[in-house]
Amino acid sequence: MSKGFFNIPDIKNEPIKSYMPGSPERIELKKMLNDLRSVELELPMIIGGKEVTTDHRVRISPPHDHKHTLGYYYQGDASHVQMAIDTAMLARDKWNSMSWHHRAAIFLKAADLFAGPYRAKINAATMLGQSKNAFQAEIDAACEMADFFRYGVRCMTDIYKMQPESAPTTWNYNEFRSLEGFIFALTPFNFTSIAGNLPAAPAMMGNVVVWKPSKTAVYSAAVIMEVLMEAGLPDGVINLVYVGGPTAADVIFQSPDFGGIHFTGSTGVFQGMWKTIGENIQKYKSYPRIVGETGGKDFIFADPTADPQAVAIAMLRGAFEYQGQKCSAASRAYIPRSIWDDVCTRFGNELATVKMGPPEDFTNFINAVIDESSFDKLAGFIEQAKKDADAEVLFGGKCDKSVGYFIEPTVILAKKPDYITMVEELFGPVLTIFVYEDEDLDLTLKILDKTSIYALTGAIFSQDRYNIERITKRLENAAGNFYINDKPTGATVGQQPFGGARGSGTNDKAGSIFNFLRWTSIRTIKENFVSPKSYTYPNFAPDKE
Ligand SMILES: NC(=O)c1ccc[n+]([C@@H]2O[C@H](COP(=O)([O-])OP(=O)(O)OC[C@H]3O[C@@H](n4cnc5c(N)ncnc54)[C@H](O)[C@@H]3O)[C@@H](O)[C@H]2O)c1
Ligand SMILES: N[C@@H](CCC=O)C(=O)O
Repeated sequence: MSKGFFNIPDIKNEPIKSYMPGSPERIELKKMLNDLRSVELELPMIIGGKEVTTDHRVRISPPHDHKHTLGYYYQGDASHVQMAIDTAMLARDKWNSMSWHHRAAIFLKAADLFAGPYRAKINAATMLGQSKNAFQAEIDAACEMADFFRYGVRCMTDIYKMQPESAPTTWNYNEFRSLEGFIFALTPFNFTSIAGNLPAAPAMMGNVVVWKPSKTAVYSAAVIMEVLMEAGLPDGVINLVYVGGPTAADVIFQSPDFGGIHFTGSTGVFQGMWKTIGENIQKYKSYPRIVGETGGKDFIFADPTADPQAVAIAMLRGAFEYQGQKCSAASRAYIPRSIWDDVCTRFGNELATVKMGPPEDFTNFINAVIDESSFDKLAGFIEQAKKDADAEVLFGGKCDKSVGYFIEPTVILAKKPDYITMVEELFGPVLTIFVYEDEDLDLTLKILDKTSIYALTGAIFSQDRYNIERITKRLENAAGNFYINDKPTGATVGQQPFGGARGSGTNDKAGSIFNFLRWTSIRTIKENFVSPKSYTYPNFAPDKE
């Protein structure tokens, strides 16, 4: 038990390293990339701190070089999911009873390992396994991961400080229990830090976890687990299984001990799971917590006063960093006719300088999309746009999967605002632009608000303060993360709590106290120091004659 009200260390965002030519971090990262490319790793599941292998090995290759083998992971089945649940439940009591500052110490140490000795390894694993360039890997796998863990500790302690008042002769307090069960962390491919945060946040609050990463991000998931174990995470607290999503869900949603799901991924998958949980609700000991951050159809809206260069750069970075595979990526833009030619010229000129290729070449801005099914889906939309009368492919449009899954940054001009690529989440380097007549600004805002089921991120560009105020109000429900004169990506832990509503999720704001509150079940305790000795009220005394 803690003996003292301990202060946590100062928490700050992890500084982003530059990886300039000749810098020590660049030399170390290049060496790590070479080292990892020259071996074939064997990646077992980790259940109860033990390595678990099976007869089914699955090959892992870089999306930008699919003939190369990075290694193999051992694919499990339903029995491994059950084993992970049983192991987690056995670990629960001891973990839940550990003093909070020892739990905090494990995650603070893990943050320092990611920011220090494991920085090159987690970045290189993300670059090779998920095809991210050095800058995108750095802001995600090293910096955002460390931020999630450090700010997580602050969220946990801020919650523990939330205590009620006490009337005379009594003492009331809130005890922040872990949930009575296990948490299912189901993680996406696109952010290594999200894959780390989804199991870590509930674990910090004293919960035990079954973690299933995306099959296309197993390579970096194994490094996350390695770091957590080196940081001293006890066996069984987080159990890492490599199984198909439906296989995991089938076992987990039948378990009476299922206590909650921490999900990030696509909207359809989330809605399907929510339905299953609802159908099974009577099986569970408690109402499961359902936290899910899902898809987006994120927008950029410019008014006639917008700075054309700022709009062009926001479209380029917002739509094409990490090949548009950020849930926050700009995928539709609304530009007024009066500035369109200027914006288009600047955008085209900038785009012409962008290089595409493998992330091992540090000069490449665009790398490959995650896998063949994503490539085929994106290529299909682009080919269709080339044929459709309602669309015109303005820039890019070439797709080539002979070496890796490369799709040129592609810009579609939509002739109507509900053209399919203005509506559906594509999750790739495709931006669709609709040019509106200046006098239709209000109508266009209405259309923007109603065009998609999502409300994740959005950015407006204007130099007119009245318009900024008016548009911000008009689009109040169109985005959970709203940007003024900035791109709609790159939310930073501790600065812009992240998440969206409508079809984009439960908006519990990853990395913030609002999210951490979902992983605790409060017991309020009242102690009376002077227990009443009689049941009577003072007003029972008779009136004086
Ligand atoms: N809102 C956010 O904060 C946020 C952040 C990152 C990604 N995303 C979203 O994630 C999506 C991209 O990631 P993805 O392709 O990994 O998502 P995905 O939904 O395909 O997969 C996410 C996880 O769910 C699992 N899964 C897939 N189908 C399943 C099923 N039927 N049952 C159970 N589990 C299943 C996957 O194996 C993976 O582990 C995009 O829609 C993107 O917008 C949202
Ligand atoms: N934090 C990231 C979102 C992650 C989603 O994929 C951003 O704001 O760009």
